[in-house]
Amino acid sequence: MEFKPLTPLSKPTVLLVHGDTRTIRHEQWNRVQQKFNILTYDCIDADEFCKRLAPGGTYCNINAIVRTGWRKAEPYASHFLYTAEVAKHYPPSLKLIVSSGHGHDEADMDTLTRMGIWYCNTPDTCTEAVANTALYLILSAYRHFTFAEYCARNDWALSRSLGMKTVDPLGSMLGIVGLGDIGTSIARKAALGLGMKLCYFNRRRDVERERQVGADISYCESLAELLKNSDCVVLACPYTASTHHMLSTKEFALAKEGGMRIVNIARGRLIDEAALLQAIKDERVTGVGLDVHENEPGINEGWSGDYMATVLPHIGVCSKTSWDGFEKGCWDNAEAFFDTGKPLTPVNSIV
Ligand SMILES: O=CC(=O)O
Repeated sequence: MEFKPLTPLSKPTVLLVHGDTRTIRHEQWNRVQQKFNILTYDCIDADEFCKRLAPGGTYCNINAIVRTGWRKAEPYASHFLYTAEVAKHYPPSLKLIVSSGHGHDEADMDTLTRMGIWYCNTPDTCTEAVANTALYLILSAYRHFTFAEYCARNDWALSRSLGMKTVDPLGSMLGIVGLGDIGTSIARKAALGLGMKLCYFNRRRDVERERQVGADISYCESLAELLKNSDCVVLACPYTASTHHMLSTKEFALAKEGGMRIVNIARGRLIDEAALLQAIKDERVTGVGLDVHENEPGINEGWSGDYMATVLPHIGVCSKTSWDGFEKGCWDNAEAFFDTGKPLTPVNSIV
C-alpha cells in the first residue's frame, strides 16, 4: 500500500515521555508542536498506563510514543512501557516507538514487530558520555580513587595504605567486550589517554571498527580468551537472554595471576554480582567500577561499605551532550516516519 503523508487536519498524536529535554532544541520543538498533537506522559505505574491506553482513555488514539528523556523511577516510571504484557493494551493506531539511548533490552522486540510497530533507539547519541564514564571507572579500578576520596573526607591517614595497592594502567591490557560505537570510543580513549594495550571480543571480528580505534587492537576468538589475556575487562555489549550473567564464577576463575579489574557501563544483569563479590574475596578481582547494577534502581548492599569499588547510579549517559542528541534523534525519527513512512534508526524492521 502506498504511504500517504498525513495532512495537517489529521495531525498524528504523539505521547511524549520524559520530555524534560524539550528546551534544548527550540527550533525543532516549535516545529514538532505544529506537526503533532503532543500528549505528556504522567503515569505512575503500568496499571494506570494500560487504563489510559484502553478505549475512552486519554492515550487511546496515540500514533507514536516518543521518549526523549532518560528513564526515571519517580514519579513517572517508564521501564514497563514496551513489555509484551503492556503491549497487549496498545491501541491499533500506535505505529511508532522512539526511545532515547542505546540499549533496548526493556522492549519486547518480537512482540512489537509482530504487532507492526517500529521501534527506534537513538544510536551514537550518548557515546561520548558513556565512554568518558568508562574511562573514569577504569582509572578508578586501578587507582582506587573512591577509597582515596573517602579518606580525604573521613580519615586522611588511612589513605597512606593505598600506595602499594594501586597501579597505573599504562601498558596493561584492556579487554573490551563489544566493539560497537561505545566500545570503540572507550578503546580509543584508553589507548590515547591511559596508554593501555587493547584486545576485544565480539560475535565476529570487525576490521572496520579496529581501524576506527586508531591503535593496535587484537581480536579474541572467545570471551574466555579475552578474560585470560586482560588486566581489566570492560563490558560494552548488549544485554540479551544469551548474555545474562556472562561474567560469573567460571569466568572470574580465568583471571590472570594477580587478578583482573571489572568495569561495566552496559547492563547490570551481564554480571552475576554475588559471584563478583566472591571473586573479590578470592582476590581474583582486584578493582571494580560499575555504572550499572543487577537490580536497578539501587546497588547490591555488598558495595555499601566497600570504598575500593567505584559504583555510580547508572549516570554514564547523563550529560547535556547526550540530552541534546536524544532530543534530536527522537524527533528526527518521528518527523521522518510521519513524513515518509520510514523512521531513520529502527532496531526492528516492519514490512
Ligand atoms: O544505558 C544507556 C543506554 O542504553 O543508552
